[in-house]
Amino acid sequence: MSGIRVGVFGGGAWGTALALVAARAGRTVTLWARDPDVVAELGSAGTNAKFLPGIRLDPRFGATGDLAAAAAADILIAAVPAQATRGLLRDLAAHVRPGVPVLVAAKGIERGTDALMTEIVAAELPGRPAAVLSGPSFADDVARGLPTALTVAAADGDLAERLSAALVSPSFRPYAATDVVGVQVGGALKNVIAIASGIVVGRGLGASAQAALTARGFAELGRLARALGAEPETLMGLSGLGDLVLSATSRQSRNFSLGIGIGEGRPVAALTGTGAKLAEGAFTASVALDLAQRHGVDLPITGAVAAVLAGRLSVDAAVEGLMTRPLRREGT
Ligand SMILES: NC(=O)C1=CN([C@@H]2O[C@H](COP(=O)(O)OP(=O)(O)OC[C@H]3O[C@@H](n4cnc5c(N)ncnc54)[C@H](OP(=O)(O)O)[C@@H]3O)[C@@H](O)[C@H]2O)C=CC1
Ligand SMILES: O=C(CO)COP(=O)(O)O
Repeated sequence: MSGIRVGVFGGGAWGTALALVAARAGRTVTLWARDPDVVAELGSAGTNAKFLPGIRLDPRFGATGDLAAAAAADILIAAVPAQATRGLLRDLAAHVRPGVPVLVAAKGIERGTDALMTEIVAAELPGRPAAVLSGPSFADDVARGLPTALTVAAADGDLAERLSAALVSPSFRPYAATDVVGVQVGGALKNVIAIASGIVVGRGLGASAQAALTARGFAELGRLARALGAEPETLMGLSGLGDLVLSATSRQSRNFSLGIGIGEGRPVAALTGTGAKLAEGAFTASVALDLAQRHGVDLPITGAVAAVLAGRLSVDAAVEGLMTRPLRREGT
């Protein structure tokens, strides 16, 4: 397996960390980044100061701005934001050989189409099998070689196992799965609930409220996933509960941090505008609501987050709205 070539696309925190993962697993790795400064720094200093400050990328791997060069590989990993994934895959289409698997590492749902990342692979790269990587894992922790366990899901279970075997190392433990819908909905929705949890913390509403919000958010995530055909057990795993626990409690999470800023009363536009850190939940909230409405699913927390982000609702009104909803039985 040592001859396996891996092309990683995305010069941000996650793309860089995943290139390191594949290199640690013994693969021959080329990372593509669109920013020539990132390519140059990776090649010369072996660092990515903008996205992984203070981390030396050891073992080293190749870096390029040439899409075709990175696409000449046996496994491709797409690690750009969810809303940029279709554009990347479209650009890659001319360069990817038939049958080469594409592992998408973004956590989100596409705006305008409500498409999951695997659906985008199928549309833009027909004949190349799609897989997704998700689960509790901060790029910084992964790059530092701290222990992490994630889910690799593909409709073809053998492919999920082959990809897991290609990436495993003593600090990176992938679990194979076939429920691509459940893994993707969990990974996308946990970001929205992390924003909500951050708002609770930033507003000073207390640890009890944060725990209640997280549990009800988890119920919400499960409702949407099941409506889309996911298996309930998937939500209990790394890509559902595991990632929700991480992202809804840790200030390392950009989504949780965005929520804290909103809860503290800082303007949403300043927290999400140009130069702000990526928080995928800010894109996912409204898409998830759209999907939920189409499938007859109620997502009150996601609805509140979407309304607060859009400036249609104040934090206090959102909290009051959630606390005064009609009483219902738990578990529904
Ligand atoms: N960071 C983490 O801990 C984890 C992140 N993820 C997921 O990975 C995805 C990427 O996140 P992350 O790497 O952290 O984000 P970053 O903000 O760290 O980096 C984003 C990268 O994507 C590049 N990019 C943005 N738009 C495009 C485009 N249209 N074409 C090509 N490249 C583009 C950026 O390039 P430029 O600098 O030129 O703008 C940058 O290199 C997200 O979906 C996130 O949820 C998943 C697990 C962990
Ligand atoms: O997905 C992640 C951890 O699993 C990263 O979370 P943030 O994007 O909120 O930083």
